[in-house]
Amino acid sequence: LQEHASTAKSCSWSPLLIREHQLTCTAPPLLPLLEAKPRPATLFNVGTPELMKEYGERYEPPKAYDLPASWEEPKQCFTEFCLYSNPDVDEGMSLLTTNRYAYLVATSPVPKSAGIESTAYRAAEVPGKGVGLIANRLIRKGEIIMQRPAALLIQSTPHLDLDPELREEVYQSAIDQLPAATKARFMSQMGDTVYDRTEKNAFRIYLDGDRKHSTHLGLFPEVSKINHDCRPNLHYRIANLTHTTVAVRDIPAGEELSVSYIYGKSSRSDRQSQLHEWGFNCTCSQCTLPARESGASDVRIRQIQALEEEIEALMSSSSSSVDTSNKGIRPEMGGKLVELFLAERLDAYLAPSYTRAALIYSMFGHEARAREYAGEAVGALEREVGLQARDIESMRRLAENPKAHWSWAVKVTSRGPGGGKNKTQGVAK
Ligand SMILES: C[S@@+](CC[C@H](N)C(=O)[O-])C[C@H]1O[C@@H](n2cnc3c(N)ncnc32)[C@H](O)[C@@H]1O
Repeated sequence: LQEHASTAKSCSWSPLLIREHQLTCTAPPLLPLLEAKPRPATLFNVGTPELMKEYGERYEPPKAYDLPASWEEPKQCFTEFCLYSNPDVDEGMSLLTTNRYAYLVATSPVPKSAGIESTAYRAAEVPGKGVGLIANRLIRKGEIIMQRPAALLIQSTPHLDLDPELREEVYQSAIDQLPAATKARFMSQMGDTVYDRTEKNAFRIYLDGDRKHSTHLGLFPEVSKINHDCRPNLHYRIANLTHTTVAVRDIPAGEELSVSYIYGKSSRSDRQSQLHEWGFNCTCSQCTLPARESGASDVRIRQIQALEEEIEALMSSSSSSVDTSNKGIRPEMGGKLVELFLAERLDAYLAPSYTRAALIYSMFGHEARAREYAGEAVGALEREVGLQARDIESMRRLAENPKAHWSWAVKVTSRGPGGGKNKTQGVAK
């Protein structure tokens, strides 16, 4: 169970919870629409054998999991959902979920709040966006702005199904269990009611792999002050029920901190229509570009998409066997991809491009470029995935000694930069 929690997937802000099929985010493949199948009108009956069968999920009869003693006994229950709370988990945590998921959360390691000093940024009104966070000092690329555990987790079924009046009451009880300062932060989020605040500010989290029933809304009230920009200066990730924001470029004092609520690698009209789902017209730096620049940006986005597809197709068609021909991959493809990402200011999503570029240059025996891009890949992976990123070690080794890396010169031919070495080395696994 703990493993599931630590690998829990996450998506962007929650309003799209009910429209999952339209979501594009940095998380792995999306689930089909939660509401695609008709639901009985009765509340709180998800979890019955019949409904789980309809969802194609295994029914597990309710089981009593004893939560650690630090967790208070559930205050209110509605069929299988109860309100659990623990004021001592970091700055307090409340859950509206099943006994099983409450146990999963209560027994998972949750990192403590961390990040740069809170005086490094301030909350202020930003024209057209409500409140936002503004840098008070130069924030360096790679600095962790905030690492915050969830203050509130709500299983998606009661969120979607509960009668509005009862739901407001239940949510109010959930935040009443939180310490006063955390409750005040929750209430300072954008929204008119407690439900509305949840709807406008939550992140979607899967506590148990891709199981639909495991979808929860995670509330991180401090993080919720960060507005959206299609070309954000922060990257965010959620792991171990904790939200982490990292600077992806140097941010001068006075600049607004931003994350992207969507995956920004799409055309302006696509981005705008995705953001309409959140109920606002995006007024970010990229969406307000003059038509000419915006058109040029859309062209670059199409070039990126085409190049990524081409590289992917060529790599997968030639990676399975010993390959001494170029099969269409050209060394400059990797560099071009990175160049386009940088021109588009997509600094929050550089890791895959740097990694691809480093590998391609290494495959063609370009030592200096392989080192350079692998070094950049290490930094980008740390920022975007964290120190536990799977590819970091491989990129580190490539940056240190390309010639000892499995990818080295596997594509050098008699005509290639190996100068007639006619390399026939295979791809080591
Ligand atoms: C998670 S909240 C961000 C903090 C919010 N501005 C506040 O005052 O608490 C998301 C809301 O902020 C506003 N917002 C965020 N980014 C925006 C943008 N790029 N353009 C316009 N409005 C934005 C929208 O109203 C959106 O629903």
